[in-house]
Amino acid sequence: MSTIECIRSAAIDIFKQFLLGKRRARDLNLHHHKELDMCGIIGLVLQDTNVAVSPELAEGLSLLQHRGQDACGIITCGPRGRLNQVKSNGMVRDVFDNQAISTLRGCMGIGHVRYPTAGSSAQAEAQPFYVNSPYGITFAHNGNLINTEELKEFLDQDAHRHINTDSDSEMLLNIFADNLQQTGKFRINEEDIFTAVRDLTRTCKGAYACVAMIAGFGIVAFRDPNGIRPLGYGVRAAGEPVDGMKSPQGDKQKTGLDYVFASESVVCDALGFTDWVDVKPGECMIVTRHSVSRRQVAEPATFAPDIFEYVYFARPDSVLDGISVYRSRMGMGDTLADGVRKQLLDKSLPDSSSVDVVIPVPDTSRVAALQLAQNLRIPYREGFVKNRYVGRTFIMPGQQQRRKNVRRKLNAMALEFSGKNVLLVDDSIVRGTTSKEIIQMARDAGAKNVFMASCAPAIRYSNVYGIDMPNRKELVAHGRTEEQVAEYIGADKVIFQTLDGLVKSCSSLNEDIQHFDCSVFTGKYITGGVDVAYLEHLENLRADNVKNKVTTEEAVSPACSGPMNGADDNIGLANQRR
Ligand SMILES: O=P(O)(O)OC[C@H]1O[C@H](OP(=O)(O)OP(=O)(O)O)[C@H](O)[C@@H]1O
Ligand SMILES: NC(=O)CC[C@H](N)C(=O)O
Ligand SMILES: [Mg+2]
Repeated sequence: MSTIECIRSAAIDIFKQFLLGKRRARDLNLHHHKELDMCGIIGLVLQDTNVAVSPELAEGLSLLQHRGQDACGIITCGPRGRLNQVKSNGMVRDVFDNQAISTLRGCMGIGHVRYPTAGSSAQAEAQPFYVNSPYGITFAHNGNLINTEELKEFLDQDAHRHINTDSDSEMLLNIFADNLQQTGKFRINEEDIFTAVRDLTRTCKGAYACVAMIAGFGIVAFRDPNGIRPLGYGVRAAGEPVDGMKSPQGDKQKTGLDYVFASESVVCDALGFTDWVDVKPGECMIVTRHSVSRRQVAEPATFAPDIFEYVYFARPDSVLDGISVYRSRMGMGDTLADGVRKQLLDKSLPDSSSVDVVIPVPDTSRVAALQLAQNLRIPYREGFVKNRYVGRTFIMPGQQQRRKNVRRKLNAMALEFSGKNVLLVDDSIVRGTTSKEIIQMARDAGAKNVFMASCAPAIRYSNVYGIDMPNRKELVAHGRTEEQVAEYIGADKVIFQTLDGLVKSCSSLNEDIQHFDCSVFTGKYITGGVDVAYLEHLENLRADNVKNKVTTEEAVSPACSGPMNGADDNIGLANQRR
């Protein structure tokens, strides 16, 4: 068996596991629980027209599931440029069963996993989006735009384009489509696309990493001028078709390379692609089955990836913009160890204390916590056991749901807590939901003193670039000192990472990147254009109680694959049943 065949047959096996997982989840009645956050995008162009792209797209989306749990979708381009779409609220394994995958014909496609940062969780806002004119364009976006009011007015009054949802991504697609429309051409070429993306970077403000597919043409990938959200690509020698993955069209075997675009490099590794390269900030890349071209289209700007990708969002086995997420978290453990030494263990401090054990808050903080424990020569113990069927709680839509799920997710083992001075380590303290619950759990399990260390500095400002932290008032450290945060979450002391320490743990791994968007810690937004009035506007739009208006926990079951029975606002152009 060739390497390619091995990889493809492994992909099929993994899919079988998915389906098994799906049945198990249903048996356990757990399929209605939602997990992670952010959005993830993927695009795939295969050379061999006999091979269906959909199994690998679905597999790729499952590898990005930690970036978005509300909805997912795939659109493929099949024979004669015909587009096929499956998208729905729910987890990848629930939405993409064998039946769904078999309807997605074609050797080119894009996909998306969604965690909403604009609009609501409504099924109609699931991505990819599609516009028929011009040329048939589909679109998947990770990020968030900050000038949507302006864009809405332009699209309505000047471009005469109807926007059917509150999603900023639908606007972004329509700006791209309108730019292409301006060519007035029957058929476009690469030059027209570069110009359209260049113009888009001049009109759209905020964060955007995107893949677009133009029917019968190819895939276009681009990143905002500051490179806030990640995107890269890998290549693979085109392989032989494998039984069970054939699409019924075409029989020509092309030689050359398959291309995958993805938010994170883990997709490239796991699907058997190699030579991962990041799309540069402000760069646009076009891949067809016959050609590849790339160009810097935006005016030069400060390259400033969002540092929260390294703190929390990305998988540790991904390398983003040349920085290993795993190594950066090790670095965060090292620098945080210095802070713990100075603020807690130093014997000259009036309130110094000894620590018997370091315990991570699963999952994300594990890498840093182990490093910190080794550095301080304190035993590291897994005091909390995680229920593997409950995912990330941070991005769940309501505070009540988030709180309930911390208890469902983590269980304290009394033997690691009883009578001990415990140092808990988490990657971040955002709303304080997790810390408050687990500190109480540690005390209930008999801990003497409970200290809390955070790999990120105190988060006091909104995120406007694709992480759903729009409301300063929801942030536990907003308007509170460190002592007040400790009091609120019930810790004997809380130790935050310094901003310098955090930046150093990332920048030391790639000397080409010396700036990061750290706005949630500093209130300084890399794109500009974010002022108090804008933040207040955003807070009104995105407050928990407002965004749940159409997505109450009863109306929208988080990882549920079934239809939604929510308010009328939920009913859009989405298919209501699968
Ligand atoms: O202060 P909070 O508002 O609770 O947010 C911070 C917590 O949320 C995240 O965990 P999550 O459960 O989402 O994911 P994980 O399993 O990857 O750690 C993060 O790792 C922190 O533990
Ligand atoms: N987290 C994201 O990247 C969200 C993308 C887009 N703003 C949406 O709400 O669908
Ligand atoms: Mg966590």
